[in-house]
Amino acid sequence: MPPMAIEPQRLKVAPSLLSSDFADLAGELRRIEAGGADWVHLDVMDGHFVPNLTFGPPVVARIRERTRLPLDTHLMIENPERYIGDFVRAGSDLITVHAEACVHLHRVLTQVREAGVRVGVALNPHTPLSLIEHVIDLVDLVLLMTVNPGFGGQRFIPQVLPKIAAARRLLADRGLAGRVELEVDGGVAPDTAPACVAAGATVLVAGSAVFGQPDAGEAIAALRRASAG
Ligand SMILES: O=C(CO)[C@H](O)[C@H](O)COP(=O)(O)O
Ligand SMILES: [Fe+2]
Repeated sequence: MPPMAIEPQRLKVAPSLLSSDFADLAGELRRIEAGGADWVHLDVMDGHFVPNLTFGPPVVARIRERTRLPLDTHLMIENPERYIGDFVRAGSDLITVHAEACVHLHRVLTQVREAGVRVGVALNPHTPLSLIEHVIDLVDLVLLMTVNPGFGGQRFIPQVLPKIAAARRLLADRGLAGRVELEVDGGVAPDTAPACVAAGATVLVAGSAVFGQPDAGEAIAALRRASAG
């Protein structure tokens, strides 16, 4: 498979499988693929970094067999360096680690890149952007959480909007705007997406706003329509 394209000029929608029917992942993947999803967002939780458990590399490997969409893997786990190789072998195209979960963040980001996949860094809603100021040139994607991570279907936290705008300015100041995606994750729906995009987001993760709707294609289109205005 060719390396995942990073195109911050084009708005992308990444449905999160967290809100899908886990007993019918193949069907859910067909639903979002036919519906025009750009990436598939995979939420990996360990019950330590976040108070919930989801799935690991064996499930990612089965998902890889069922879709050609890029796999955007969001690791909400402590000590992610232990599992990078497993997620790369499972077929992840992009691996995002939380800055809060890495004592040696520079080392982990470098490890992901050297493993041959795209690399992202995530921040919880309260974490200042300054935490990643000195590593931002190492990444392909910055993920700003717009809910406290751990669960789907939570309410969007609007206090993150100025941080999205600040991240956009930081990327521009560093000359990175053309090659680093700015992803928002949590509570993203047609009523909240426009403010995220206006602030500078280029990737919208949406779980319940896509899988909670009968027509996933229409739900994805609604996110794009709302954000285009
Ligand atoms: O990382 C996540 C939670 O920790 C999920 O990606 C996110 O919550 C998506 O679900 P929803 O769109 O329903 O909020
Ligand atoms: Fe996520």
